[in-house]
Amino acid sequence: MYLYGAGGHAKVILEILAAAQTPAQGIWDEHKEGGLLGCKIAGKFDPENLPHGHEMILAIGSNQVRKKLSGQHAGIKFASAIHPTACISPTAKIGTGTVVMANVTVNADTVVGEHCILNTNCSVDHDNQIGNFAHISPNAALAGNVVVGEGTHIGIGACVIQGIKIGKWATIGAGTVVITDVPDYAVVVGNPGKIIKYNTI
Ligand SMILES: CC(=O)SCCNC(=O)CCNC(=O)[C@H](O)C(C)(C)COP(=O)(O)OP(=O)(O)OC[C@H]1O[C@@H](n2cnc3c(N)ncnc32)[C@H](O)[C@@H]1OP(=O)(O)O
Repeated sequence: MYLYGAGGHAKVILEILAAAQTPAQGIWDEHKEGGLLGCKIAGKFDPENLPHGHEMILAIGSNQVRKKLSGQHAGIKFASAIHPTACISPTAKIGTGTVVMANVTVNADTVVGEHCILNTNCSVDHDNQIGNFAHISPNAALAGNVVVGEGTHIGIGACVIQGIKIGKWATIGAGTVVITDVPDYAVVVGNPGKIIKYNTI
């Protein structure tokens, strides 16, 4: 297993892989050198240099950058990383490239897309649909039947009541309480959550 990106997010993924007994063999990052938590940084990524049969995780916190890189490297075999303390329903589906951190809960019939981040201790309840490249931050809680669109960031400690639909590339601020649907690109903060602006991506 190899990682793309050697920042703080990569450190957490390295420790997930170690805890899951599948330690990473290397990290690609053209902006860094040396090592990260004892794992060698191998410079700029070149698909030719990824050893045959090995998988990679995009260890980058930006939802937009993960989307761009996954498109640029569509031929690469991507993998997921799931911390052994995560509690994932046997009827839930976790997409390729998604990382699930310590103490996350994912309940029945939830579908999580590709290259998502389910960050530490977040709770994603039953029948949720989480779009590709979304990030559910630490301690965020999604009730049942919530829909989160592609690339949307749910901020740390936010909560979303049941049945809410949040559009694509939206941002839900830290600690926000979402009680009404959120359109694409909206930035929502507060309790109750209100739109303060729209993302331009
Ligand atoms: C392991 C990890 O690190 S995972 C990463 C976890 N990180 C997060 O969850 C970060 C979430 N980000 C936020 O909450 C940010 O504050 C954002 C994205 C909502 C807004 O950031 P910015 O676009 O920079 O907006 P800015 O800071 O200028 O704030 C705009 C206004 O909204 C208010 N505001 C911003 N965030 C919040 C919030 N979470 N709750 C309530 N009000 C807020 C500000 O006070 C400001 O109000 P004012 O205009 O009356 O002064």
